[in-house]
Amino acid sequence: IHLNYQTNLPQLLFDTNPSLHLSGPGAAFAKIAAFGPIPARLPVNGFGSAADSSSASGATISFSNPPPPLGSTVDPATQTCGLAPPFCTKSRYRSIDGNCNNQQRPSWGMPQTPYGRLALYNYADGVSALTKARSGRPLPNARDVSLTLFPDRQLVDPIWNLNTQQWGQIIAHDMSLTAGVAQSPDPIDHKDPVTCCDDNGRLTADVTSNPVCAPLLIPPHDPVHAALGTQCMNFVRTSTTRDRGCTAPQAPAEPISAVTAFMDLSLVYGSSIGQADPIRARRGGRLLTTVRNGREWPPQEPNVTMTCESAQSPNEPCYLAGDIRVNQNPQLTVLQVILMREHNRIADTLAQYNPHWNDEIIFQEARRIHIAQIQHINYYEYLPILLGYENMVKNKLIYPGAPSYINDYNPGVDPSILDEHATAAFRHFHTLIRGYLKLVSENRNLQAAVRMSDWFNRPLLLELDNTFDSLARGLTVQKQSYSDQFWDTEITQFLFKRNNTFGGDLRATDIQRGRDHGLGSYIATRAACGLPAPKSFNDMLDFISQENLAVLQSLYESPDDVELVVAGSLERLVPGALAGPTFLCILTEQFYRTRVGDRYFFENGADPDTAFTPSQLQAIRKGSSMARLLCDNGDAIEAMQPRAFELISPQNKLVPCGQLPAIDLSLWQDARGHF
Ligand code: HEM
Ligand SMILES: [Ca+2]
Repeated sequence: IHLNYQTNLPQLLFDTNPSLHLSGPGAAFAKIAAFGPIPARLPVNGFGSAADSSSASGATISFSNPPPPLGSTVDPATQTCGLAPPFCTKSRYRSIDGNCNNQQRPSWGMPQTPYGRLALYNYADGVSALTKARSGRPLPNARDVSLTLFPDRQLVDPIWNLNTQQWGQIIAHDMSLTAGVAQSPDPIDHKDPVTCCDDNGRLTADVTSNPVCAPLLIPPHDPVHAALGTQCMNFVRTSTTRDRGCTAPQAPAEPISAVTAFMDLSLVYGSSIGQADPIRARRGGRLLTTVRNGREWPPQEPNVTMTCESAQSPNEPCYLAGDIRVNQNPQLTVLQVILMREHNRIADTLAQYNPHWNDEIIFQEARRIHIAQIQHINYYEYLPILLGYENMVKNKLIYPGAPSYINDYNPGVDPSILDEHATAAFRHFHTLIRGYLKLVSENRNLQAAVRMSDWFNRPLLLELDNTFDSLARGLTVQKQSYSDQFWDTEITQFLFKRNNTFGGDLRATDIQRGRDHGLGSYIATRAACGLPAPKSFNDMLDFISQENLAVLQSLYESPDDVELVVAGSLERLVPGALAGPTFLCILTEQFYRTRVGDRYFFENGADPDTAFTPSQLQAIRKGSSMARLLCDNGDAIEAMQPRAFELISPQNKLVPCGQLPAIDLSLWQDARGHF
């Protein structure tokens, strides 16, 4: 498959707008800026060691973010804030919880550690209270901001299909999860469910007594909720280092993420041994499955009432996987099932080639290959759509055409997920969501469409008739929504509505989450990115339209109060990317860190014990694609377009699955001799 993004994305980020150079005073970007003028491609011989490859491009790797001192409280029993093992042993395989990926900083990237930060904390009291306006008055009502600035207009993307949207959620779930927050319909992460606002939209006693409550209040003119008498929508604050007793009294609370930060398919394998164990088959290196109608499905979640809306029958499927959000919406679940099946497909093939391998070796080798494939798809096929191909090349996020290893692992780079990324920039892609999901036949005819809000947390849909394949094909045929300020009402009026007429508002939740985490303001974040920092509302016209600016000005007292989550989503897109300059800066920084901060990144060949052989690496690059993944793991998908994030077109025609390049797993035959 030749992935030629230049055809689709003709404009080059840094060529078209020099003012977007990530070279300002923002310390966070010193290391990217330090690379100076960047050639479109690295010299092909330059991939020896980290030092070699940087000198080959005339760059110096600078450790602009020196590691903070170790010493956060570590409590294995209660999982506080940074559960680092006392020492690291050498392992060919990633640990399940990411410990010792960084051998000097063993807890980096682990679950239950804080999000990273670009800009300073912006809590109202400097320590933990939700952000307020500079004046001390409240910020505009989050639901009101959602209603005013993010209405529903069905503008669709001319190139990218719904799979692009949906795969984004897979990546999001691999990277972060707000700790201690219920993921619907009931609190999962908490032993005691916290309900700040009940099912009928009434404030509960917890609101005043429980400090984790910060419910969204319904404004009086709310077009749907005012008439219904709804007072609120539930919102529970994210657990922080302060809640868990690992922050000095005057230090700001750091919100915690509950999954591994690494791009390591933690959503498939779990982020802890406790999550990983129950989903392993302990046979043939496989993940546990349940067979129904001759197909393999994930095992049943033991705690159905906490996880699914199986109101109709307790026997309804409710899946258990590496991530608690697996059942959230049908298309997410389709991709989770595809990924589970892909592991077993690799495991079964490896077992055939290597009858002498035991369960553990097959499992770990299959996991390792699977993660490599997904990293390849994410960096070379998927992320260029969002971040822009040239932008990625220039900032050394990808090395197209590299003949062999790319040894850019940098132990000084913290792989934690930036809060600006998880809570603002990557959530912007909620804008890509379509409220109705198409079911499509093998000859690509529309069979039916379902409303997303009828199927939140009810994976039963996948197992009805041949819906699984129809949903998967729908992903590749339906257009995704355009990356703009228009949000589908299925997620702004009907989120997790259950048996009610209306439900929650994801946009309002995103805005409130930004305040909960004390995110730096829009202006502060632009400054941290090295972008020009507006001094007035009018200065924001460089990235935001006059029309939107007028609304911002009517909502916020001062330009300094304007929020990152809100204004970032209003910026004009950078040509060739699906985000504006500020979010693009954050996304680029994050995916750079996710790459060079991962010792096990699939292209790293510095350590022969953990590296793929050059021919294996080549096989991964050649044979891993979204199209293959769908072909190999659907129930009976026979044909797919080669570029499966792109709509079918004369340049991207359906082809029989057998014509798509596949990974040659025979290269792993007897490979144990090399371990
Ligand atoms: C398909 C339907 C989707 C639904 C129903 C959905 C729903 C949600 C919900 C309920 C949250 C937690 C909100 C909170 O309490 O703060 C969330 C968080 C998030 N979502 Fe989505 N989402 C969807 C798709 C996506 C997509 C397509 C992306 C990105 C491409 C994405 C990225 C994120 C991120 C980064 C977070 C924060 C993760 C964390 O750190 O906890 N989501 N989403
Ligand atoms: Ca992960």
